[in-house]
Parts: sequence; structure tokens; C-alpha cells
Amino acid sequence: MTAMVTLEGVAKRYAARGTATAVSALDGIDLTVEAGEIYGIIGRSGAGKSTLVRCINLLERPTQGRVTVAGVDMMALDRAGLIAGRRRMGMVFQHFNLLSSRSVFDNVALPLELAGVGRAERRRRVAPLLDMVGLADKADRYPSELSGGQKQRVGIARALSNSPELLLCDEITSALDPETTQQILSLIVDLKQRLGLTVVAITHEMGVIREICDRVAVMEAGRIIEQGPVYDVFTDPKHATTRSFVSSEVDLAIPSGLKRRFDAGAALPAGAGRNAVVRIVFKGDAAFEPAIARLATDRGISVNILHGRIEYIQGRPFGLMLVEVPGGEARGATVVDFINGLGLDARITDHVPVV
Ligand SMILES: Nc1ncnc2c1ncn2[C@@H]1O[C@H](COP(=O)(O)OP(=O)(O)OP(=O)(O)O)[C@@H](O)[C@H]1O
Repeated sequence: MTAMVTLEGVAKRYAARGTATAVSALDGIDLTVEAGEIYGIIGRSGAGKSTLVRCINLLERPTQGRVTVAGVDMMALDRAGLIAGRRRMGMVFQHFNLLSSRSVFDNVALPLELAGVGRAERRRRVAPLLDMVGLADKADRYPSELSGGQKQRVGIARALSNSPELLLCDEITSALDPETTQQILSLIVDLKQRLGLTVVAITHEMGVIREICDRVAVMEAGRIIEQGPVYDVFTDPKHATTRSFVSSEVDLAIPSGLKRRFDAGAALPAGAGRNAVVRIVFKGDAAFEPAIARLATDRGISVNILHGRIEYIQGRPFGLMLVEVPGGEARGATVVDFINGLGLDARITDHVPVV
């Protein structure tokens, strides 16, 4: 693996201006993005995501630290070097940032024009880009004639016009509906594979991370609070903020009827009048273990499945199941021991009255 982007000890402080006090937007950021991966950065509004991504292409200059892109020390570059260095990176924005007075073709050709590429060469290079993003028939249209998804396709084609190695995506699906979001995310994955791109994508939506990213960093108050492979972060989040981000993607939403049974179980004294509810996590290779069937054949215990969910993250299953163990509360521990012995993760989370 070779590193495409390395941030070491990066800090960014915006100075006080007028009545606004100084802001520490980034603080001690260490991050490595490997060549060929899609790296996601997630955080709530104000966490510092945009500042971080803009420190990669030096649209913002870090107050402290080191930024290396494709082996080049970005902060050591002079003006000309920085312009050349930025051409190796494309950037796509949430609100597209298209020029309304220019046609689709001319928007995509703009970075080439700015780089001094001649008209014939521009024509030769823009046509395949429009084809790649599915807009070959829209070259002469204007942004006002396009849907949000089409505008973003123009933004993507424009970002790719200088054949960059690195694509920086700043909330590129936040202004789009769910279906268009899916299409744009699929396009990014497709382009990454076809062109061998490295992608850094910032977002506040965990669904985007889950859909396309290989690794993720979670940001809060200018710091990275957790980072790792997407499967690991989703299935075993360490930080409370990360847990709240992933919960809607993987956690169980307990239906109200079931919640009432849990409340009734909790109100009963421990003993034979109530049954244990066991939460089983199916994860990694152990996800394929036929645990419930083996519980029945090996231990003669048939459980009632109360609720469950299986998600696929990066093509790997992650499942949660709630089962009621009949025969009184004491049998819950037997089930937990047996299932944990199979390499899964089981624990008693609730109780329900025996009916
Ligand atoms: N140019 C600027 N001048 C002063 N403060 C800024 C500037 N840009 C960002 N900030 C501040 O830096 C902090 C981080 O902002 P940033 O835009 O990087 O966060 P973000 O995670 O991208 O949020 P959002 O998703 O809302 O864009 C915020 O407190 C913000 O107000």
C-alpha cells in the first residue's frame, strides 16, 4: 500500500475577526489515505470536515502540521507548484458550483482552459468525460436545464478534467434525493475503479460511508475521535458519537408492542414467572454459524425469535437478533454460554412475562 494523502499533526485556527472570536477548527489531525481507497470522513455540522478536506488541497492553509499528497509536501510548494499540485486533485462540492452562463461542455472544460489546454484538445478530452458520467447528450445544455443529479454529474466530470489521481468530495449527495444519491455514489465507485482514483469523501450521513467507503474517520470538535475499516467501525463502535451515527444503520428499533412486553418483564420479580431475552450478534465469519439450529439439536432448547436484522456492510453480514428463551429465566444463562461458545456474541438484555 502506498499513501496518497498523509496529514501529520494538522491544526487549523481561524483568527478572530470583528465580533467573531478565534476558532480552532482542526486540532492534531493525523490521517493516512492509501492509494486506491475511498476514505470517508464523518462528523456533525461544525466538526471540521470541510476545513480538513480543504487543508488537503491547501484551499485552507494549516496553521500547523504537514500535508503530503502523492509524496509531495504541499506546504513547501511555491505558488506555481501549488497550482500544478492542485491539478492532481479534483474537487466536487455539495452545491455543484457550476457557472450558469456556461454550457455543460464549457463547465467541464473550464479547468482545462485555465490550465492552457487548446480548444481541439479540450474537445478531445471533455467528450469522453461527459460520456463517463452519462451526460453525452447534454453537452450543449445549461445548468438551469438540469436536475440536481445531472448538475452533480457535471461537477464530477469537471473535477476529473485534469485527470487527477485524487478526488475530494465535499458532501456531494447532501442536496440530492435518496435515489439520485444512490446513482451518484455508484458513479463514484465506478469511476474510482475505472480510473484508479483515490477518493476522500466527507459527509454527515453514515449511509454514504457504508455505501462506498473502505475506511472512515469520525470527527468531533476538530479532532478524529475514531477511525478504522468501515466494517469494524460499524459493528464495534468505540466512541459514543460513533455509536449514535451507526445506530440507525445497524441497530434494532424495538417495536412498541415488544417494548411493552420488556417493560412488563422488567416489573416482575426474578424467577420462573419471566423468560430471558437474549441479544445475539452475528459478525464476521461467525455470522454464518447456524446457532439457533445447533441450540435446538445440541441442547434441546428452541427459542422464540422476537426481532432481528441483518445488514451487509462492505459485502459482509452483520446481524442482530433478539430471542426469548422459554422455560423460565434461569435458562437464559445456558443459552448465552452456548452461543458465546460458538464464537458469537450473546447476552441477556431484557425479560418478558411467561405466557
Ligand atoms: N473561514 C472561516 N472563518 C472562521 N471560522 C470558520 C471558517 N470556516 C469554518 N470555520 C469554523 O470552523 C469550524 C469547522 O467548520 P467546518 O466547516 O470545517 O465544519 P464541517 O464539519 O464541515 O461543518 P458543516 O458540515 O456544517 O460544513 C466551525 O466552527 C466553523 O464555524
